[in-house]
Amino acid sequence: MTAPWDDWDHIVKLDPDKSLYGDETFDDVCATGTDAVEIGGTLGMTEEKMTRFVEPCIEACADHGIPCYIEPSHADVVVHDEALDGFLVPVVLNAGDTFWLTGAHQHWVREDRDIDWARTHTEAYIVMNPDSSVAEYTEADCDLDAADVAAYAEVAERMFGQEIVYVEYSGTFGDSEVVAAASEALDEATLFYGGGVGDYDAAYEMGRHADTVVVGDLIHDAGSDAVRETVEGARDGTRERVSARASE
Ligand SMILES: CC(C)=CCC/C(C)=C/CC/C(C)=C/CC/C(C)=C/COP(=O)(O)OP(=O)(O)O
Ligand SMILES: O=P(O)(O)OC[C@@H](O)CO
Ligand SMILES: [Mg+2]
Repeated sequence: MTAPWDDWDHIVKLDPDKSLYGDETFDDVCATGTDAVEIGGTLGMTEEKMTRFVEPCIEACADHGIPCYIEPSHADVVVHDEALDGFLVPVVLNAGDTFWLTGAHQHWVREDRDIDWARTHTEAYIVMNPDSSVAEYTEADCDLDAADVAAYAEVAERMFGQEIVYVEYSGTFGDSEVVAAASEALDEATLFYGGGVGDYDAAYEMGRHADTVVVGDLIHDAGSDAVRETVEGARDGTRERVSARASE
């Protein structure tokens, strides 16, 4: 079966609690060559801020022929817009507070009668940076080594049928051995990596292990020229990974 993210090497994650860089536009964001845009963050998320980003972003994504997804941090920021490609809803496997594993989801499904399941997918997060907002918010246990992370990845795929596993180092560049271990543990699921990717080399390094490299802060802090380099890095890393596998 094919999934929309099968061919994504790179995602830009836009945080509606932040501004775009300088006088850049959503069109500039899409013109980086990224494969998809996700809109989400942990702190300061409101329906109003989400809507303010979603509408122009959908338009720019459509102009560039790339998909636009909301990644909600809670039920209130699920903005229903027919023109969205859908929702990538996190479940945090190593959350200390199980509300972020199933509780928030149960609450959402009970309250929201407009959920379009055909456009709603989950991402099985493994949160690794203890200093990130998401780690604090979910009380994540980040004291995990490569084998621990690989086991979580396998649980996600084999026991919970997750199609996306997300190794999340939000705000800091992660350990590529951990990402490699997660990759080796997966058979079918797509591996997302995110955190601290700031240049070509960082994107290349993680693109050699993860299927998809997610770049967040850089688009807000350094802008689209810097992000364009990470698109190149992720693409070249993917190429290297695919050719290494083919010669195994
Ligand atoms: C049930 C619904 C609709 C939602 C719940 C979804 C869950 C489990 C959310 C908890 C994890 C979370 C907050 C995910 C949001 C995406 C994410 C990890 C963004 C990264 O945020 P940070 O970079 O840590 O935060 P800031 O950029 O705000 O500092
Ligand atoms: O903001 P950065 O550190 O690039 O992380 C990207 C993404 O994984 C955050 O959810
Ligand atoms: Mg962030």
